[in-house]
Amino acid sequence: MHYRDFGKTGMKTGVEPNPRLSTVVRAAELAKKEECDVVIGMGGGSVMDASKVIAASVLYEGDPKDMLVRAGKAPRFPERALPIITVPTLAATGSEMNCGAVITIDDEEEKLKTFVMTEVLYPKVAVVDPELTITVPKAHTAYGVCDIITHVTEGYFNGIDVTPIQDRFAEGVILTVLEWGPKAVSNGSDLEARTQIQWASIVALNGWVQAGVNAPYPVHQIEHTLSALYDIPHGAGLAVVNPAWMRFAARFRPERFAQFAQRIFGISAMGKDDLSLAMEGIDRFEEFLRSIGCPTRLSELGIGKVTDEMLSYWADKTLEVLCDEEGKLPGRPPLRKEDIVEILRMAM
Ligand SMILES: NC(=O)c1ccc[n+]([C@@H]2O[C@H](COP(=O)([O-])OP(=O)(O)OC[C@H]3O[C@@H](n4cnc5c(N)ncnc54)[C@H](O)[C@@H]3O)[C@@H](O)[C@H]2O)c1
Repeated sequence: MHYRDFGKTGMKTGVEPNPRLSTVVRAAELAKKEECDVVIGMGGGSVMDASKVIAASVLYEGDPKDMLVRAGKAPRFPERALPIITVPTLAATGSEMNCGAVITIDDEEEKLKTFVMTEVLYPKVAVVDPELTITVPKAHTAYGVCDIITHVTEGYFNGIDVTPIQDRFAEGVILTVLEWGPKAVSNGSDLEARTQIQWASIVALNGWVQAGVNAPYPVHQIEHTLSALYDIPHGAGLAVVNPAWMRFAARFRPERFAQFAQRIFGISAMGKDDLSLAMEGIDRFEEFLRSIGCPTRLSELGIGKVTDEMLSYWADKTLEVLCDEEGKLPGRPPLRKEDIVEILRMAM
């Protein structure tokens, strides 16, 4: 068994948030040189995702960039990876128990935050101990809460029509996080609260809630552009994009959003049409995000004045990662460039 601590190599150490492909490639070269036979990702989603792609890159023939999804280029997913062990220290991504990894391409030609999702990236073992999350600062705890909720709202709103059991699983995750998330934010040492949101983060994205729902994740794709370009914490970006996307999408599927309003926030339907009920539910969701300290407007992300040119560029970058044959971002509804711009404008 070879063991190499990145910190003792004289190389720049660690995995940065919104992990870069260049970091992954450097680590994979080191792992090859040292003949490592297992990769342990101990940290937040950034570290775990990087570890998965390092484990795959070691055995990959060709440029690891080719395993990442980019519009118009069929990815060559890895078929092998070193065994991966995950040890999460932050409740958010569920990366510890799923086969996805989100990586930012940072070479001269491209700057894109994209992903790979394939079976060989499932960790062999996940060691989950909520005590490791006690030190997560308030803000990142809140961003994690938003990430967990968004993992299930994407499926809830973008999935196929009739999924009553999956709906209830998703609602169970959201209600649990609405109850325990604020406790973890207000008292980071509350181990019970840390435990509940840790488990919620795993259930939210280990494939269980998603089974059969067949949903794309448009809110994530739009947010990835923001975190790629401005290094924003992923959950903070989601808190800005998700309510805006919901307000846009509710017009196309109001009954679904009305169900969310009633079942999650207990809002009465008396005398209201589906769309006004839907909007009330989205307002309550946004209020919740604000109450735990998440930003909900682009102006709160520290990226300065947002111009029309920036909105247009962000929409283009989002579609560079993923689009269907009509050039739209998959989701319900599929989003044209103008729709993405409108959603981002609604988040201003
Ligand atoms: N693979 C997936 O399924 C999946 C799903 C959603 C998001 N993601 C990706 O994961 C990344 C975000 O991961 P994240 O939200 O877990 O945050 P993160 O890993 O980027 O960490 C955020 C910050 O918290 C710090 N941190 C982590 N654990 C800590 C602890 N115990 N105490 C104190 N500080 C701690 C980190 O050092 C970092 O500064 C993004 O790149 C996102 O796109 C992946």
